[in-house]
Amino acid sequence: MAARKILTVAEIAAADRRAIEAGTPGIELMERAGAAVAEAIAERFSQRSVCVLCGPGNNGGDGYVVARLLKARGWPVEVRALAAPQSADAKAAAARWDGGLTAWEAPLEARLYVDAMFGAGLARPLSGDAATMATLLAAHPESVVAVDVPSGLPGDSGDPHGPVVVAALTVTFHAKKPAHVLQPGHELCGEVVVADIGLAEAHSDLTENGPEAWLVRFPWPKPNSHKHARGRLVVVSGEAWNTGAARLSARAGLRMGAGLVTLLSPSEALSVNATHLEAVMLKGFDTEAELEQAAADVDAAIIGPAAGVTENTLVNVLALARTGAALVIDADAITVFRDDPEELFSVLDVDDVLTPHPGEFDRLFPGLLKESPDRIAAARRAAQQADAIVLLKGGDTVIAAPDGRACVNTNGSPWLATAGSGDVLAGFIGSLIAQGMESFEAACAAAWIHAEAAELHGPGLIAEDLPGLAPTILRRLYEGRLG
Ligand SMILES: NC(=O)C1=CN([C@@H]2O[C@H](COP(=O)(O)OP(=O)(O)OC[C@H]3O[C@@H](n4cnc5c(N)ncnc54)[C@H](O)[C@@H]3O)[C@@H](O)[C@H]2O)[C@H](O)CC1
Ligand SMILES: [K+]
Repeated sequence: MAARKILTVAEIAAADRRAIEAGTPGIELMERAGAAVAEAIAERFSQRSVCVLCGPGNNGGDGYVVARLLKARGWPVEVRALAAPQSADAKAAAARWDGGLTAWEAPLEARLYVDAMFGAGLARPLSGDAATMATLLAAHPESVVAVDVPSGLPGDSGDPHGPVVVAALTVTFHAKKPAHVLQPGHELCGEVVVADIGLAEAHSDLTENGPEAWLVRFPWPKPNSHKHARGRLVVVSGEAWNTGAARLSARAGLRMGAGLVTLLSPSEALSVNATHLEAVMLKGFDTEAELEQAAADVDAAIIGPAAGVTENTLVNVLALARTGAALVIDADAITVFRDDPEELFSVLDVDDVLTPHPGEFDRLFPGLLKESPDRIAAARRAAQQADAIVLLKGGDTVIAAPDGRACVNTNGSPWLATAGSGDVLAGFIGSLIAQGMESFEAACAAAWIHAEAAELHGPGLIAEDLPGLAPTILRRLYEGRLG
């Protein structure tokens, strides 16, 4: 299965134009789009009264097609026009609708509403009658189906700057747009169906996270694997009263399949760590030189979970960067570079991963999140600046690589909003990298598995549960790896 591409509004418009230039008339694309929406509705809802709300552009044009096709199936359909159709294709689609128009302001008495007011290319916030309608419909999202995007939602950012339709189902065409995967857009769309309308494949560096993107390269053990060949991972422990977070990472790393996981602990914290470890090994260090020595032959190293925002943490990151290990830099190991992010960036490589939440992101990349059009753009620029993989955490976690690849996680789980879940994520990432997975894909796979595990548990989840939930998700992936 191919990775699920996400196209920007400009990219989808270009794909549209290419199809038309190659000989498919625009009205034919509109017919296919409308047919896909009608089909998705008929698959999900029993026959009921429908009100189709048509805007003046091609989104409205799709709406006239939906109206005609549902009426042909015997559904009671009324159409309301926000304004007369403007484009040639929308005019043609409207001309094929023979059911007349209902006044825009008439009472809303239908059981299902098709929002075909505006598409993803919306240039300015909804106003006037469209805004009023969006507000009225927002009271009944369960009976709203959006064509392409809920009207009012800008396709590239997913961040409405005014009234917006809230839908139970959104049918979009050819590929998702950023608005379907970024919050709050993702939430406003309800279920998203991507309909094939016969456009040619378009290139995109942006994908929606899911096993299609990385499962074929997942590092399953081979029949002749032994623990030394299954990846060596180290995790740096915090000081004696701050050791749990690193142990969570280490346990997660072991669960995710690394053959050997060692906790590298300041000597004064050895005894507290020793009383809480079984399969995870333990080694002490007192100086940065000893840390460097301890990490000399490992594949991946994690530093940051409860490491402490101290000079020690800073020099420990620099020591690990002198080894050949790929680094996962999280939490305190990010914050400790807030006064001089360049000092960190200068030692990073493209196989290293930074895992900031928005606050930590802002410490390394001041202002970038605010001044970027969206989280994807921010993460991409950050990855280029740092010359490393950046995983920007959130309900819509974005993973970006310096070469421009970006991936948005859409299975995010609210149950992950609990202390220590990030430490587990770092452990999952480090483990997959240690097992030889390319760092960008390792971060994508880890983020997806992490969220699946959280959903599996649901209410009452604590971070300690997550490593133990991973095997169920891994088994599903393992059984699905061939098909
Ligand atoms: N391949 C595809 O994806 C296909 C998509 N189709 C549908 O076409 C629309 C996009 O159509 P477009 O005409 O470009 O945009 P809109 O319908 O959203 O309307 C644009 C129209 O409205 C004006 N406008 C924009 N914002 C506002 C506003 N806030 N207030 C008032 N007026 C506004 C703008 O100036 C234009 O005049 C896509 O979503 C699909 O549904 C094709 O039918 C098939 C192929
Ligand atoms: K719409």
